[in-house]
Amino acid sequence: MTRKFVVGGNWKMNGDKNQITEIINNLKTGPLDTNVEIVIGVPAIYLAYVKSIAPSNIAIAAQNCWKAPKGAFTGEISPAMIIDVGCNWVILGHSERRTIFGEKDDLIAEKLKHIEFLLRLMVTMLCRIRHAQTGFYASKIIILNLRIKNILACEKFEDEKLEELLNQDRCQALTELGKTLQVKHALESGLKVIACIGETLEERESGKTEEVVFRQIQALVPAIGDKWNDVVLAYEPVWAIGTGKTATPQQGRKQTLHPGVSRDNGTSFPDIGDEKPIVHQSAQDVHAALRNWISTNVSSDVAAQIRVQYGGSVTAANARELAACPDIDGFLVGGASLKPEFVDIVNATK
Ligand SMILES: O=C[C@H](O)COP(=O)(O)O
Repeated sequence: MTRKFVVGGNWKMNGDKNQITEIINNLKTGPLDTNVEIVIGVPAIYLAYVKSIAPSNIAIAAQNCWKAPKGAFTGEISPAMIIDVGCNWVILGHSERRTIFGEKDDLIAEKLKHIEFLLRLMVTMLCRIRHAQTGFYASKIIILNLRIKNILACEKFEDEKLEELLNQDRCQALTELGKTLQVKHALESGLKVIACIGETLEERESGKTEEVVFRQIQALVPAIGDKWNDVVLAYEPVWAIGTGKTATPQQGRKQTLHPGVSRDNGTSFPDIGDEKPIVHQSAQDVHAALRNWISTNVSSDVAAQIRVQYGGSVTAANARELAACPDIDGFLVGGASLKPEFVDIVNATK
């Protein structure tokens, strides 16, 4: 199956009207490969302005949105508002939303205080039911379940999720749940979503890249439902964002790191004794692994059609080599999307 190459520019919190006009004029001059889909992620305050001056072959994305259509959520924007100003994409789950601002984690942490207590109570009751089989405890559990749904402000909170929360690290599970609810609501509202996933440096160095990205995508599966056509995945290793370091593009070129081997910054990897050496996967390897996971856990059709972008220090200098990898279907570009070289990145498959 041919997947249309899709290049996203994420301006993050950059630009003013003058700079934005200059960027758009540069894109208008192009020339841009007409076989490539282009989406630019714009600060919320400029969405309407960019929509009014951008050519029709460039789609506009918000960089985040809330998981409800309206209400008392000061400072937030909803999918309905994004659509109302003529834009039809949103970037969700970007690592900067969580790692720099801790926005979602704060929210989750606040909810967690209440939920931890309720979950503990629920576990105690479940244990007692196992021993006593009483209807009294069963009805209390239903009430607790409703209370947790209420705290999460989600009517559609599925009972299986509770099981998951009981079995997993709860903070992690709730953080993933927050992201899931955003994706679900955005898709239900009619937006297309660039859903970001990716491991931190610490996770990569402990050989956990696949474990982390599989967990992140697993959390998104129920939220996406049958709307895979409206989703683009962006694999963005956190350590590669804005650092000038990209994952090695080439297929099969895994980098095996043994104790004592120096990192690029001159420090050494820890002595891991008899443990297996850490294998650093290339961007292509991770993209292929994601596609394989989707084939096994969702369907082979979805795996064949889903577009997976690579993000993290993409520039005109490395875009061609990355674009040549069979499972890299586009880019999510930060810094370089503000520069004239973005045109060359869009044209990387030409
Ligand atoms: O959303 C884009 C990514 O965070 C990549 O940013 P970057 O190209 O500046 O590394």
